Amino acid sequence: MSELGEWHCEKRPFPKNESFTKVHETVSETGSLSIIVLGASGDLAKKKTFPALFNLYRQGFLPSNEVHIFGYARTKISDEELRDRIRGYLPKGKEGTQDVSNFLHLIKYVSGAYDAPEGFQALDKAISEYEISINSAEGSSRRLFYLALPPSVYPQVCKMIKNYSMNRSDLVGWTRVVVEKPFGKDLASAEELSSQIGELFEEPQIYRIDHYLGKELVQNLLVLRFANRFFLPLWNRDNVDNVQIVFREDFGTEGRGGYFDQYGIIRDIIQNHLLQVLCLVAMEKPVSLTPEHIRDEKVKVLQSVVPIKDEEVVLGQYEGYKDDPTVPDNSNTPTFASVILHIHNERWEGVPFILKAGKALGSRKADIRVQLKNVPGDIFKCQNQGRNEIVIRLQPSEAIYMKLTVKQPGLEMSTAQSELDLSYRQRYQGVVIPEAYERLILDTIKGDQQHFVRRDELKAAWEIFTPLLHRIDNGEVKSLPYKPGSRGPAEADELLEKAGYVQTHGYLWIPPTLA
Ligand SMILES: NC(=O)C1=CN([C@@H]2O[C@H](COP(=O)(O)OP(=O)(O)OC[C@H]3O[C@@H](n4cnc5c(N)ncnc54)[C@H](OP(=O)(O)O)[C@@H]3O)[C@@H](O)[C@H]2O)C=CC1
Ligand SMILES: O=C1O[C@H](COP(=O)(O)O)[C@@H](O)[C@H](O)[C@H]1O
Repeated sequence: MSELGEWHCEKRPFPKNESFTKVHETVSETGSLSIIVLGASGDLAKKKTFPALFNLYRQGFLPSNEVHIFGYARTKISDEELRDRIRGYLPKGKEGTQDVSNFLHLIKYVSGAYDAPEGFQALDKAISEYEISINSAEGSSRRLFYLALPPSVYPQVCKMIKNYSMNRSDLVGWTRVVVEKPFGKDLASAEELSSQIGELFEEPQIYRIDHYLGKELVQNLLVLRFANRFFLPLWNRDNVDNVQIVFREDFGTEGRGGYFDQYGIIRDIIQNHLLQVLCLVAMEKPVSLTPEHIRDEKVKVLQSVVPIKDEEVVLGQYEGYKDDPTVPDNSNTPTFASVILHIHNERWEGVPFILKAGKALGSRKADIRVQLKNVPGDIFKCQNQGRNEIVIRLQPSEAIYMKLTVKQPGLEMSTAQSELDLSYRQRYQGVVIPEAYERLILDTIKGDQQHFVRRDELKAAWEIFTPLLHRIDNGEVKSLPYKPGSRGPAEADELLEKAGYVQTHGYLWIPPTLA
């Protein structure tokens, strides 16, 4: 403590487990690497894909003597115009703007339709010219196609890639295809899409991205659960009363109303991002850390989820959502949903998993809250103050904290709610947490599918939500209105209480700030 009585946090070294790192490092490949962003004119490309590529470039993962980036879309623009669209979204570092312009010069743009052989032949020609220019040996090229496109065009685009633009040789190099969510609208459409793409590419070539799997604290879940003795005996129905996985955004659909109204919050967030998090929270320990062993366990959890009951669902739509001219006046599309899932297995029978997501709410955050049961034989009479909780704050202010009861410091023997707090900003000062897309694109280049969704996993995820989604689409389950900036419909809090969640009144976790 300083003389002023304030705490100072020393920067500490972080010893790493090198053997773990080595297991996961794939053999580094050389030769030309072409990254092709299809839908380069779009929102995702400029806000996420290109900035993620830029961050990888800046850290030396995309050396300019090996990597070239191609944008492809229908919009007729020049290389320079595409670069101008992207420029403003690239984070500026200490190095100034030089690395931004160096990066932008790696990007070339090809315009063409998504079903036009000529367009994909022109793309192939541009890629080949670059490959030849760096003397890449015949067939040693690596081609990564990132589909930043509406899923409706995936089949035709994959066909074009397969016929006209993929790496010709299977001997050296590869072709990989990254596809974005939402992958389908329900079980039948997702399966159809999977079959169409599956006829063109092998499963190891298909990377179904779910960017929540690239978030730091989501990636920490397996380590937290399976590398710590603390949690092993607690993580089950004997100790856990309920689990909440919550996503909140403090803004509405903002310019994406047309897309959003076709999908709704369950397809946009819950069926993919939150369900993936649930898998990692609930799965059994995998045999090893290989992608297939991990994904096998995730599939088992999904297959153990029992059908959703309408009385365990609350839907909401924020007031003003339908003011967007691209949203129909009679839309029932939920912008908020709270859904209780039950997992029928030995570990989780009877423990509700409450998945909640909403747009235009009072705050932006995502967390996992594991609430434990009451302490038996409460000699301190402190039960009403609150229950123990393990909270994993995914964003913002990444943290893991354990809410617990302590003696209130002082002369009296009274109890209070407090926390054991691992706040990343404080503990890992100076450490930059990578963006999810950055990490996942790097995984794709390395050929590591651990953090991508396998076909059977996707199928099992759609099986859970399809019946409910069809009832919503048919207007059988209605969305309740809620005020923008609120917590969502009051009925969602009532559902939470019915599920057994006990709120700790008067307790608020405040992320620590640095002096
Ligand atoms: N935006 C985001 O924050 C996120 C998006 N995603 C997913 O990423 C993908 C791309 O999203 P986003 O960039 O927002 O989408 P956009 O609506 O911006 O579309 C991307 C590009 O695709 C082309 N395009 C748009 N509509 C059509 C159409 N009907 N038929 C053919 N081409 C079309 C346009 O390019 P052009 O006309 O020049 O060919 C457009 O620039 C989607 O699957 C989305 O769900 C996932 C997570 C977050
Ligand atoms: O996939 C999507 O995610 C974003 C939220 O991502 P985050 O990393 O900022 O939490 C959401 O806004 C969008 O609707 C959805 O399609």
